[in-house]
Amino acid sequence: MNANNNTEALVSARDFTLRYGRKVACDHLSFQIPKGRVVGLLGHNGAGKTSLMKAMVGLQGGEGELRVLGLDPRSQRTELLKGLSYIPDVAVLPRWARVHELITLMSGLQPQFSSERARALLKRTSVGLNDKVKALSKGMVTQLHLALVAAIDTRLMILDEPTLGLDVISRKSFYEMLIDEWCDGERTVVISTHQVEEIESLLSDVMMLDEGKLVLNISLEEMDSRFVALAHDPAAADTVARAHPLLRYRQQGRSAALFDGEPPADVQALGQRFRPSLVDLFVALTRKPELQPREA
Ligand SMILES: Nc1ncnc2c1ncn2[C@@H]1O[C@H](COP(=O)(O)OP(=O)(O)OP(=O)(O)O)[C@@H](O)[C@H]1O
Repeated sequence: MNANNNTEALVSARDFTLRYGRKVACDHLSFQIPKGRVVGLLGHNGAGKTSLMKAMVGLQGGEGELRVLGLDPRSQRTELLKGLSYIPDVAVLPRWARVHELITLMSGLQPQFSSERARALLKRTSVGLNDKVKALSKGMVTQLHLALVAAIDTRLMILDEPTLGLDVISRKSFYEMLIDEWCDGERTVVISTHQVEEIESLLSDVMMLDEGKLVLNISLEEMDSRFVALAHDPAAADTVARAHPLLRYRQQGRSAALFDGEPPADVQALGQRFRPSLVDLFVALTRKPELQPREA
């Protein structure tokens, strides 16, 4: 696979499995992530998100095929790290350092890093070049981290729960900076998060993991055309249930049901269609066990 070919997948996995002893963290995953996408990696605690991201950057091994930027992260990690940006869930910056010192440090470490770009990105934030990391709030540190990482000219960014612990305003400004300043239609970013509702409008694609298995890998456009939600009167509940919805729930005070595909016409006639949210779908596909998806 040629890493410079624009039509190639930036990440591709075939039958990729990652085990810690007997625990299977990534269970026979097969998928492709093309260029120019904003991919949300969703899953409950322990679903395997961090493990998959670590495998993508060569911090964990695994069996089966995994290629990132055309490279094998296990055996070509040094080369790979020149071409991707990664913020792990436990990312820390040295507390003693001043911001301008970090910029100098990054310039020395990363040939693709642009100091000018980092300074320009920081102008969007309230972080000053002379500030010490230890004097910054959690939200400011995260903005600084993103500015430093986004100043590296790569095609793939991997962010593991980047806004954990931030308030809603800080989360919003983090994602604004990411989308405005880094995503350009060519680059791809993969973001793991539990803030499903908040991130939905940013995403082009969603990958859902449940106990290590990929239960959904779909673009938001496909999601809209494939899944149908129906709001209905309580009296119609039994008829709706017989049509095997993925999930029955409440939506704005009304009974609702979520279907994979078009429900039968007689069921549709009992309610009003609406667009299911990503959260509804997430609950439907990952909750246990009484309302698991019906067999195909
Ligand atoms: N170093 C490790 N050794 C043993 N088991 C591990 C290790 N790291 C993760 N696991 C296990 O692998 C599974 C997947 O963990 P992982 O951290 O990838 O999930 P996650 O989706 O990122 O969870 P969270 O949302 O809580 O961060 C879990 O059952 C976890 O206990």
